[in-house]
Amino acid sequence: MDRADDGGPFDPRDRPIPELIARAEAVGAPAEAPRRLLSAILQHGEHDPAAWNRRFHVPRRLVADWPPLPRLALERVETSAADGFQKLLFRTADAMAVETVLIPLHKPGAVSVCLSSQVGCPMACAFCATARMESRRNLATWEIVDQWVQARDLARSQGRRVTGTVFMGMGEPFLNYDRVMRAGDLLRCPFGGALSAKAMTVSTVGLVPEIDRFTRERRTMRLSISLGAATDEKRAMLVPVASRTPVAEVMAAARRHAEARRQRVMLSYVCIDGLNVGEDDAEAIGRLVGDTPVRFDLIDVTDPTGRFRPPSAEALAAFRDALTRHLGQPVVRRYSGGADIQAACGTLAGTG
Ligand SMILES: C[S@@+](CC[C@H](N)C(=O)[O-])C[C@H]1O[C@@H](n2cnc3c(N)ncnc32)[C@H](O)[C@@H]1O
Ligand code: SF4
Repeated sequence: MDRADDGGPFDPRDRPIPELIARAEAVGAPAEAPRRLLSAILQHGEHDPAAWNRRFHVPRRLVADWPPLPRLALERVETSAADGFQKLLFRTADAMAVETVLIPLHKPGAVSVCLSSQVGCPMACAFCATARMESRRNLATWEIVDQWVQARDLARSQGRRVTGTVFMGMGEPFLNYDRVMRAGDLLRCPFGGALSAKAMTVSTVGLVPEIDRFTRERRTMRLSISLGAATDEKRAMLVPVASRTPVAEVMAAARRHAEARRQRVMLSYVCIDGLNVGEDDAEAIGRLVGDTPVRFDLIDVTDPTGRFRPPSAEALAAFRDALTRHLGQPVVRRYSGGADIQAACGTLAGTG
């Protein structure tokens, strides 16, 4: 699965920021050199070392002999006629498809970038098209960061501004933990993506050791845990690999996170007609969550194969009503757009 970090030339988008600083110190470059370099790459989209000295005064002795940084090849941009969501299809050097989505936000001109962390996904969730991709591997940090830079440049060319980023595209971010966190650090860095940590969310299907690691490391990105269902029986059917860990253990890790952060943990729940939106499901959710402070996000399933259908408006209203009684905590409907161009949650598969 894993072919990132393959020991090629030094790439500042691929290494922890302290490594770049140490490199600058080792060649006697001034303290601001790493900042200038990150700003040239991430803020100005300049990937050619020849221009770093000329345009951004990065000392030659820091970047001498570096080859131009590799980029993902942008093959296609599609725009949803329904809601303006945009999907970018990239091709990696080893011919893998990677998709990224630009999500229009309520604030005029503001967009969020939905990033992929893997090609394909081994978690095999029944309702997710990414799980059915044949090719699979972790993305390198630079491949994650370059999705962001290219999506940001597209948004800029349209007069829009990236104000948020979610790791909710292809793949399970916590199976590629180190690289996703490194990318998050670069996107948060004031000389890099300059995003606020509160405007970044990482979504996981519920890998307990990594949730605990994320909590222990006091990561400042927001965390969203995708439940699938509230009982082990239903999770075995819908999120089979994740269900190897009992849902009570996932919830216990969510509680530890909420307590350490002193804030609600986000739980997301894909709503599927006839499968997980009954009164009994709401009751199971209430029992599972108890008094752990959560925000419960409901997402309509999108399934171009037609196997899974979203609940009707009435069924969803009844489920929300049941959640009010059994859970009694904030319930939010998360809009998953771009269905007409296969840009909706769980439909990214490099094929649309
Ligand atoms: C594609 S996943 C990627 C992040 C991570 N692997 C996870 O599962 O949380 C992002 C979100 O999409 C949801 N999702 C997956 N397939 C979906 C589908 N067919 N319809 C609606 N949401 C879906 C997941 O439950 C998750 O909340
Ligand atoms: S929903 Fe998330 S964890 Fe499940 S297969 Fe899709 S990307 Fe992987």
